[in-house]
Amino acid sequence: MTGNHSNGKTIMTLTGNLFIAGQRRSSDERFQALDPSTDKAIPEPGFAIAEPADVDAACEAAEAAYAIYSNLPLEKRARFLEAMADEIDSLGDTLTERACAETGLPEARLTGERGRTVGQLRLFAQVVRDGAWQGVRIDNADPDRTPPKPDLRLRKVPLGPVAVFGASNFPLAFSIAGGDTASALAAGCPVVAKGHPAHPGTSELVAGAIMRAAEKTGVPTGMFSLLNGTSHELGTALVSDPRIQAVGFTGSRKGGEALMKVAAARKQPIPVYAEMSAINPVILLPSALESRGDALAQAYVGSVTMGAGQFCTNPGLVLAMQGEALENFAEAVGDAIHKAAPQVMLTHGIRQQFGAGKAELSAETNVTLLGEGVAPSNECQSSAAIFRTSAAEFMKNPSLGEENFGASSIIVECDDLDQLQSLLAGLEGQLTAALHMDEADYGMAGKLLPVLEKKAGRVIANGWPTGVEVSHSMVHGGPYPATSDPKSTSVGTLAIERFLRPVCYQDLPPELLPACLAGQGPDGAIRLIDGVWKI
Ligand SMILES: NC(=O)C1=CN([C@@H]2O[C@H](COP(=O)(O)OP(=O)(O)OC[C@H]3O[C@@H](n4cnc5c(N)ncnc54)[C@H](O)[C@@H]3O)[C@@H](O)[C@H]2O)C=CC1
Ligand SMILES: O=C(O)CCC(=O)C(=O)O
Repeated sequence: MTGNHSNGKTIMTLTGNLFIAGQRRSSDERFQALDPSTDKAIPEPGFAIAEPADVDAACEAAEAAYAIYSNLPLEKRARFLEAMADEIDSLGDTLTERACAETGLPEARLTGERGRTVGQLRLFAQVVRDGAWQGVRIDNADPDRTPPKPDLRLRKVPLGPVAVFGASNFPLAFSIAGGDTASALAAGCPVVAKGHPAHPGTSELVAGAIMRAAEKTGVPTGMFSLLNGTSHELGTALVSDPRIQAVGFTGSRKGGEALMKVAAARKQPIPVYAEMSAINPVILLPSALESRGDALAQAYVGSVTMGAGQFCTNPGLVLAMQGEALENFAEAVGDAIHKAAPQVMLTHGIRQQFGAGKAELSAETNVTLLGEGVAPSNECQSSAAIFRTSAAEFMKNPSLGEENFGASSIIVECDDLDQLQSLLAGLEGQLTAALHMDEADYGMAGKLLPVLEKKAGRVIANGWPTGVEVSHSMVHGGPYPATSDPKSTSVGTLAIERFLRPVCYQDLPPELLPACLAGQGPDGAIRLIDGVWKI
């Protein structure tokens, strides 16, 4: 990729090359980016396919950079993250236009996603500066105690190089400079990114922005590499490399599980933070359903069809008690879904899988198709579908609880609260669970909360799961198979914890202690001294 500047914007020409520690690397074998709205190749360039030697070179550079990058002054690390944000902003329309062409997502969505991506990087810069992430704890020595108590000091250190898999459905916010990369770099870990083959040009533009930020802020270039390719062997080789110490992934359950197996089979197993599949139950409690069923129906269809339903937070399951209010709601949903425009999906494969999922649901006995969106005008589009069944059927047939990635959802009618509770208790782990309720529903909601918090990483009141806020208290995680690790989040500042581990220093002379542990810990950052939190 080459670049120059005009009116403060960076103009980029794609080369299709890999980025290994600041060097562009070509290859004889190349693949083309595809436009999902036509299934045709986007004209030149072809994109280089990483070979085993490239994986080796990227991991070697990451390991070498780790020693330097992890020990940089926090201010320098924070400035690097901010420079990344500035460079991505300065790509302007070049970035969003390329992402539109490669994903079929609308421009407004990608402009918003770019804002979310740079906002996320700037938020992590603040987190780095603040220093509380180091988790400093100091237990002062007590030589007079029997037995004598040693001086113990704890801080968290970065794990080492992290492999990040870019997600197809968020080409910016969950891809090359997305939440996994931002939190790993904030923690002090170099990143070797595996670009998603569905948006290689977008990945190259973002990787170029990261490289320019590194050059401007003087961080070692080995702390970031971008590998591209179309085979699973590339991802397997990356996760198998002994220098990689953790993995960040957003994608299919099948892909996430495959990488978990690779990581577990290594001589040194490593953590995999995979965000995989969820159907995100939404419960419509009786008073809310009665008082505002029509508005709920419109909002539900809006959430299901947003971005062609290609969100892991898509509301794939709606639960309500039988009765007239549910019938009215179902009718309004049927009306609204019939008007939903067909949409281009991210890839040919995702479109086919979605179509097959809809066909399977349609073929189920005791499941009815409540309504479908406007028929596609060409074979590259898909239409939304909403199904309906009973709680008894849903509980009998586990395939109804599986994610069908795309604008598809099922409404399930429950006989009573007991049946609703049993159904929820049988669900797999979820990213979210939502309750729509009026004050009159609070009693019932209170009874459901224990099962919801057991199943999901985020419990929502009177809202829809799509659209995750990037903030300090966000949890975008949940029990398996929503993610591979229920103790973590892939969005929000707590995501940094995934790439840190605690080290305790016992009786080390002050001259040898890391700066944040010398004296009584860093000023300004919260720390635990002899059991008391101090700032
Ligand atoms: N729940 C969610 O958030 C998402 C779910 N999906 C699901 O995944 C399906 C395919 O979409 P993709 O985005 O391509 O996801 P994917 O899981 O197939 O691929 C994601 C990344 O992992 C790599 N990968 C996949 N399987 C692998 C394996 N066995 N070994 C090594 N590397 C592997 C791919 O090359 C790619 O870089 C969709 O149809 C949908 O069902 C996709 C995106 C998000
Ligand atoms: O709904 C969102 O904003 C995030 C969704 C997400 O994480 C995903 O689809 O992978």
